[in-house]
Amino acid sequence: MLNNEYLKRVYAQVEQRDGDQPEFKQAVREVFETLEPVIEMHPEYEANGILERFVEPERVVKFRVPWVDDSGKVQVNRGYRIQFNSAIGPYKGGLRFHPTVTESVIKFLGFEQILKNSLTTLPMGGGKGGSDFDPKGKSDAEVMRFCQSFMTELQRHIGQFTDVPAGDINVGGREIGYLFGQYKRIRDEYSGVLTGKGLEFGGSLARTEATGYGLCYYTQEALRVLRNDSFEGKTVVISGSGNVAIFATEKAQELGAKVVTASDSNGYVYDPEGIKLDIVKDIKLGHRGRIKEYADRVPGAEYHEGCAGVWSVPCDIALPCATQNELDGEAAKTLVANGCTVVCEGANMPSTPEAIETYQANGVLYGPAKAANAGGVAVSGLEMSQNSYRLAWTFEETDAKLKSIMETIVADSLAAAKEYGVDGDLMAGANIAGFTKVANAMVAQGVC
Ligand SMILES: NC(=O)C1=CN([C@@H]2O[C@H](COP(=O)(O)OP(=O)(O)OC[C@H]3O[C@@H](n4cnc5c(N)ncnc54)[C@H](O)[C@@H]3O)[C@@H](O)[C@H]2O)C=CC1
Ligand SMILES: O=C(O)CCC(=O)C(=O)O
Repeated sequence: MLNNEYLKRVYAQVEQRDGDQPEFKQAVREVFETLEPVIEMHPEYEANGILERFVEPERVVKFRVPWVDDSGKVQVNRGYRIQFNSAIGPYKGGLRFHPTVTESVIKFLGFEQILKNSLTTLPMGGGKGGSDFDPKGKSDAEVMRFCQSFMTELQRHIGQFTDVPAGDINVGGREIGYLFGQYKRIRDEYSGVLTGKGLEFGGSLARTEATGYGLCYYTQEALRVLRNDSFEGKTVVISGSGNVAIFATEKAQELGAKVVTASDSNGYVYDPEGIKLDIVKDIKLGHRGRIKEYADRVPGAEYHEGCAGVWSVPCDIALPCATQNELDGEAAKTLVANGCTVVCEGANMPSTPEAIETYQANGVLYGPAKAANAGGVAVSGLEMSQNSYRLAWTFEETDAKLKSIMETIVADSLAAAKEYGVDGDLMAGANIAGFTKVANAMVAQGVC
């Protein structure tokens, strides 16, 4: 509920201007619903038009991406880069290649990224980009031609001090390599313009693992502080089987949990003995196969069609790591009824507003995406630092910094929650801590 007049007025403007952008409106509303005490304590935010500027991207770049497929046919996709907010650093955020990509999706991701990047404690503004290109079923040569065409336009808008993209859904090491090669070729410049690069050409150790590992460091710390508990002996349900899901599974297992599921957009597997991660890695990283293959290879594992069914598997902890709005109100009720008491988000905005209401009504420890999955962009920030220094830290050094950043995010979120009268609320605390830093920088920099 929005009670404060200023929040109501700016949200009404968003409805009027961006009424056709459901994901963006959802993300703004969730944040606004937690900002009331902040807006009341800081009249300077209204006086400086902070909220009006906060919901309006500094720049939206939308472009044609023409490329030639293996049969010689010309294909055209749509590309985006939304440079949302540069108050605390260069725009930073991933690129998503998926047929469901729209301006609304990229805008919600860019909006979330402003707050997430602020929480990392590193100097990074918020941005996001992508395309409705679907790499599924495409050859390496087709993916390369697409990436080269995408970067031919994108290179005009990015740079190591301006905007530093990285990966997101369907943009991993292969795609970042092709994008980096094309940037270098056109600009004749070797710089840290992208993160998530290969280790041979400026990438950081631990970036591949960072989002999944960071999610577990965050969850472990929140469990320790709020419940004097840990992953040890817990049953964990994880959705997805991509970058975030794989390394969340790896770290949760290392911390003593039993992870019993993995999923993709077709369905999910349940392995009561615990997921054998080397097999998931072989299927997904080895030959980009479907998760169904897991059940064919592992005796005792079950495959079920339909990815939403993963939330019907009983667990202590749920870590959604696939995509937005994958966990709705009904799924949340099922999780709670089956004994789940912790939900921490690896994916961006995986829980619908009804699911979040269910967590809150039932005392579920809820770690929101912008805090819980900030480890990926945090190590991207560390990659930028290493590129600037022209050196490379060890895996252990980078992983230790990641763990410390995730623990700081829990502490900062809880401190902000306490200061603004919502003690123990990790969601409100993350929104408030992320927002106030950016808002104060915007006030200091004048109307721009
Ligand atoms: N890669 C990163 O560093 C970060 C990623 N994220 C978020 O994590 C989520 C996953 O991203 P990545 O693992 O990087 O992508 P990915 O491309 O490596 O994997 C995505 C996974 O989700 C599955 N998936 C897609 N749509 C699905 C659906 N409707 N139902 C079930 N599964 C579905 C895919 O099959 C795949 O297993 C996304 O929400 C992304 O925005 C958030 C922070 C950083
Ligand atoms: O590493 C990055 O720059 C961005 C990661 C990302 O896209 C995200 O945090 O959602």
